[in-house]
Amino acid sequence: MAICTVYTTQLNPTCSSISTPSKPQHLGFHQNQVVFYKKTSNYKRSKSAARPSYLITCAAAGGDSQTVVIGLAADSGCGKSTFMRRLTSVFGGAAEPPKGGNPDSNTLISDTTTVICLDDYHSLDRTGRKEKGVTALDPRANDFDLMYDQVKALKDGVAVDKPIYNHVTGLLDPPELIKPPKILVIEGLHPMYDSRVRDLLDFSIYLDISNEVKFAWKIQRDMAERGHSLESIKASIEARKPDFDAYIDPQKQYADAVIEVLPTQLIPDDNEGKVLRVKLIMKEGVEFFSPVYLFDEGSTISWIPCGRKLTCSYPGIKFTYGPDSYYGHEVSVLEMDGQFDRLDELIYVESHLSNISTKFYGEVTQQMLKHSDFPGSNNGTGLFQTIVGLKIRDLYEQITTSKTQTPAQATKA
Ligand SMILES: Nc1ncnc2c1ncn2[C@@H]1O[C@H](COP(=O)(O)OP(=O)(O)OP(=O)(O)O)[C@@H](O)[C@H]1O
Ligand SMILES: O=C(CO)[C@H](O)[C@H](O)COP(=O)(O)O
Repeated sequence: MAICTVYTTQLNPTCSSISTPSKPQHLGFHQNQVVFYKKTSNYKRSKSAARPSYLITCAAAGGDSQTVVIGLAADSGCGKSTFMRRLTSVFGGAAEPPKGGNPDSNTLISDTTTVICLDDYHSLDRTGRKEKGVTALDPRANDFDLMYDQVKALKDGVAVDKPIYNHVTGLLDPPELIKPPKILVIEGLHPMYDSRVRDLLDFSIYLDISNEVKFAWKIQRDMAERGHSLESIKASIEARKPDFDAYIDPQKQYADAVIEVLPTQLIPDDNEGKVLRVKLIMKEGVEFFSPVYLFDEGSTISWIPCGRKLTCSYPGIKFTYGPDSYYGHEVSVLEMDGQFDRLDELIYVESHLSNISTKFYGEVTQQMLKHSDFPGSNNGTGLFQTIVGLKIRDLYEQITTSKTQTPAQATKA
């Protein structure tokens, strides 16, 4: 059980650090937490103060520590599931749907992470959307009050009964119990749309897939794997576009990291969409997150790694790195255009990247080799998703360490 201690002059605490309670003098409840109040020695020394200080110890009703919340936004079919598989792999252990639950659950649980899909907060089912003439991307088809309440509760260590949107039937199924995990990932169309939900995020990512590439991926999946016709895929993309532009795309301005996927510039007038130019746009000044850099932090670099140490067939590989501005924010941008021929040689590229938050030399390469069958493993999508996964692990470790420190230790750090 998590024991948090705060020093405050008000009986309205927010837990901030961890310690063991001793002889609590009052006991109460606050925001679903058991709360122990104990007057501090500070109180004894300053009896004359208008308001006494309290040492307040809160035992979270749910998990062992406060949940770190990550938001992942993207349109449907833009690689969220693939990214989630890479992320959960970084923490080890397989991610599976809740045991014994609804077989159509959208949730994935591993030892460290719980990934919930925000489609579960659709307030209108498929028929309801059709009747009202709204798409699932329209905020009117989603319950942001419930989304906020439940993400907040989980962040505070309290389990929730989350609804399930059933993609097979298009109906809203009975809810499933979600317990507070160490890391909660909320993935879907709108993790950064509602400012209340946005404020709960410890880190946010937006997968920005250009229209050309999105189209190529949709064709690949929906035609090859789901038997849809080319016309129906085009029609579905067109029908979603106005709401995508209005409600989904603007969220990228709030993201701490954006993975932008564009057609290559290495092949003039390429229209095959197989070779990709991928940018990792990283906001500066985000707490517990230091952007990755190539060779020299803050410089502008262009690097063609092909040669003796990296095998490249046509059209080759080009990296660029440098500072930029994105929606008025200072950012660092790392870009990779082209694709790898041999993943085992990726170590050469990895050894020239800094701040990648690996725990040992070659960890990025190891992760990429482990999942070489995932889409995007031979290009910047897989590379940057893997690196962002490692950065999230690092962020999580920093947040939990900072919470276990006393206020004095935290100030020193
Ligand atoms: N990096 C990539 N490179 C090439 N193709 C990709 C990549 N990522 C995803 N795809 C293609 O897009 C499809 C959808 O990927 P994924 O299931 O990860 O997306 P999603 O956002 O979770 O989709 P949905 O929300 O519809 O379930 C994959 O089957 C694959 O065809
Ligand atoms: O944009 C989407 C997010 O995945 C889906 O289209 C939305 O959730 C509706 O699902 P379905 O098409 O299964 O009714």
